[in-house]
Parts: sequence; structure tokens; C-alpha cells
Amino acid sequence: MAEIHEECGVFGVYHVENAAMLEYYGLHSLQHRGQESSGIAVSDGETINSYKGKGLTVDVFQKEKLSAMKGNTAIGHVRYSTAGGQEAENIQPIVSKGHNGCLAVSHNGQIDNDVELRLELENHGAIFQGTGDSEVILHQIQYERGTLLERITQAARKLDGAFSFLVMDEDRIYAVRDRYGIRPLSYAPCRQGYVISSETCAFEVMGIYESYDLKPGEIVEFSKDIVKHYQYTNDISHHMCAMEYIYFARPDSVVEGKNVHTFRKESGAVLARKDQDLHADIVVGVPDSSLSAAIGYAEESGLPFETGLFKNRYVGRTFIQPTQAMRDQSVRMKLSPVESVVSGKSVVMIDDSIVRGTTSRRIVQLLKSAGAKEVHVRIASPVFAYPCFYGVDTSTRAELIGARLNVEEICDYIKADSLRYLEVEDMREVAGQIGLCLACFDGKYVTNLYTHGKELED
Ligand SMILES: O=P(O)(O)OC[C@H]1O[C@H](OP(=O)(O)OP(=O)(O)O)[C@H](O)[C@@H]1O
Ligand SMILES: NC(=O)CC[C@H](N)C(=O)O
Ligand code: SF4
Ligand SMILES: [Mg+2]
Repeated sequence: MAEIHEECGVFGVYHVENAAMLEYYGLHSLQHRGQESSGIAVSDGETINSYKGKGLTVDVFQKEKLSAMKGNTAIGHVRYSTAGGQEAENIQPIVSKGHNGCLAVSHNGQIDNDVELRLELENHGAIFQGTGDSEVILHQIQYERGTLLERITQAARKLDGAFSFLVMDEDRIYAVRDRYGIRPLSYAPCRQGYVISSETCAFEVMGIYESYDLKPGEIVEFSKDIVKHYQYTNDISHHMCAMEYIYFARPDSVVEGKNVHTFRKESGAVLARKDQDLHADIVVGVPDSSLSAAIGYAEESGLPFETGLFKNRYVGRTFIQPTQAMRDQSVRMKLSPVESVVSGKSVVMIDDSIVRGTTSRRIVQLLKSAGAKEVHVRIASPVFAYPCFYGVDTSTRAELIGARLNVEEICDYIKADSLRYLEVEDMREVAGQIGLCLACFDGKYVTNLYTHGKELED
């Protein structure tokens, strides 16, 4: 794979009038998790209708479309593909119409034994529409026997990897989380029903401030206006994706009880404590995802937090651009130094991560060309050296600068006066009781990688 992408977002609405409209607002709040495609499936109690398309939620859905999608139960999805391409067949929710009714599935994460399960299902006669891993979830549920809950339970036990997914039939929604707790999934009461979301920021826009997280290995059933909890396995662990806190999630989201902005601020404070001997004038964060960490660094060090970089909000996330030339151009279009702020100053520049080094290298150059005397780069995460197999579309190991160069060499490459990262142990300290997946930093994958493991050799 040649790109790094973000993740997907899932959102469900159970038993709320005009579910499609609420679903739209939910997906819009999760847009930062995936911008490739957007889709909504609505149940009117008798059948499931879906509509999906490429692009942002606001572009795919118009008011007329949403008003025509009648029903009070819905699931939706915003996607960044990690398995299977961007073709229409892979856009979610994936819907099936079988002899026993309709089913729709929305998935965030990555099924790592997808190749093995797909082969087995095909050998039993399954005909897949697309090439993605998420369709395996739907087929596996259809393949099992018993009630829908029994079929989901059996399927969840066979799926390995990272998954937070929603399954909807004509009158129920099931929310399911993998046994390792890698991807977030929360739910909250909403009017006479419930809403379910990858991130809690989607609840806040609905005026909902109290929500609950699914536990690893849990299935939560929303039916007959009540919530029922089932544990499909007791073989569980807690490995919440550290990158959710570092980069992906919105700062106003609460993940596993911890606010993302607070996590980032505390990470910045840890960086500052390691810099007792550094004499600098100002702290500048790379907008937007590093601003919380920069505020934390400034507070801890006593240095002023300054807006030394201005971001043009209409340029998307840069590390999703397919070629290096496009990435370079995007960083240039996106960020401008504020000369009057940085000129003649020794700057501590905080970013959340270095992936290929494009952003840091360009920004150091921008700050220096605007007159910065020194630029000390501080990264609020450890060295990113291993690809992710859990729902984040990363480069091959060779494309990650942290896999090829040591910290001193990276510092030379980005032409900084000094460079410091956080350590894996620092992330654990900030997370406290919350168990983290840190595999992209330490290479300690929490699951078997099956056929995907060979990508580590690329
Ligand atoms: O080393 P690189 O390959 O350049 O990637 C690292 C950069 O990519 C991300 O920002 P991005 O510009 O994607 O999005 P953001 O505006 O949300 O921070 C991240 O926050 C780093 O700034
Ligand atoms: N980023 C994600 O969570 C993507 C989900 C799924 N693996 C897909 O490619 O559609
Ligand atoms: S490998 Fe990294 S990005 Fe992937 S789930 Fe683990 S912490 Fe998150
Ligand atoms: Mg950034």
C-alpha cells in the first residue's frame, strides 16, 4: 500500500423519528475519520433501504434524499479503505436481502483473518459483491445458524482483528466490539431511543453528554426499546488504539473515559518536562491536531503558546495524498508561517506525529524562511516505525521514515536544530489505567496477522 489513511466511522440510530436525518448529523460529526465515501441504511420496520456514494456526507446526501429515507432505525458509515479498494461495491453499509430478511453492516477496523474466512465461505458457496474485509462479517453472520444474536455471536468468535461494527435488521441493531478493544464504540440514550457512535463527539452535537462504552468482546442489542448486553467471549484484553488519542479522534471526544484534548495536553506536558535545559522563546503547534499538545507543553514549560503557523482550513489532511509531489504541494498550500510571530525567535515546534517526514521538513523550512532563529521539533508520540493492521491504512514499512532512520538522522532530514519524541512508556503513563495498542511504535501486534504479516517484509 502506498498511502496512509485515517479510519472509518460508524453511527447508528435506534428508534428515533426521522432516523436518516439524525444519522446524517452523526456521520457529519465523524467526517474526520473517513472522507472517501459515505452511506446510510434505514429500516422502516419492514425492509432496509440504503443510499451511498463517494465523497463527503454533505456531498452524498441532500435534504430530499434524506426525507425520502423513511424509518426510525438506521446505521451509517464514513470510510477510508484499509482492505479492498474504493469501488462502489466496497462502500458501506453493506446490505444483504436473504430468505430470512435484510441485514446491513457498518464496520470500523480490519479483519485480519479475512482472506482465510473468505476462502472458506466461498468454498461453501458464498458470492461476494466486493473485495473488502467488512463484507466477510456480513457473510459470516449469514453463514451461521440460529437466531440473529446466535449468528452474530458465532461470527464474532471467528473474526480476528480489530472491529467495532453495527448490524441492523428490520427492527434491531446489534453493536459489536472486538475482544482486544482496539477501536472505540459508544452508545447513549437519545429521545425515545438510542444512538451508537465510533466517537462521542457525535453525541454532543445532539445535546447528549452521557454515554457508555462497549466492553471488549461485547455485543449490545438494541431492540424493543431496551438495551441488552452479551459477552461473546471472556478471553479479552484492553488495547485501545493509541493513535486515536494522538491523531485520529476529535479533541472533544471522550475515548474510554478520557477526553482526547486532555490526553494530548498531558503528552505535551511530558515533552516539556524532558526539556528542562532547552532555552526557547515560544511554543508553536502544527494546526490542528497538535494544538492541544502544544498548549500542554507551553503550560508546563511556562513559555508562551503562539500562533506561529496559520492553517488554510480548506486543504484536507496531507498524508492521504497519493504522491510525494502532491503531499509537498499540499503542505505548502495548507500552512503558512506568521512572520511577525516567529521572526528572530527560538521556536519549539510541536507536532503529533512524523510519518514520512514531509510535514516536519516543510514546516521547519517555512519557519526558518520566516526568520525563526532556531526550530526545535518535539513530537507528541513515539517513533512511528511499523504499519498498522487494525483499520488504519498505513504505508509499507519502507515508507515510514522512522523505520529507516534513527532520531538523529530524522533530525538532519527535517533540518531541525533538535528533535525529540515521546517514548512508548510515556504514552502508557499518560493513558494511566487505559490499556493501549502501541504496535505502530513498538511492533508488538496484539493479534495474529495471518496473511497480512507478510507486508512487514516489504
Ligand atoms: O510525516 P508526514 O508524512 O508529513 O505525516 C505527518 C503529518 O500528517 C498528519 O497531519 P495531516 O496534515 O495529515 O493532518 P492534520 O491537519 O489533521 O494534522 C500529522 O498530524 C502530521 O502533521
Ligand atoms: N478504516 C476502516 O475502519 C475501514 C474498514 C474496512 N476495513 C474497510 O476497508 O472498509
Ligand atoms: S498499530 Fe497503531 S494505529 Fe494501529 S491500532 Fe495499534 S496504535 Fe492504532
Ligand atoms: Mg498534522
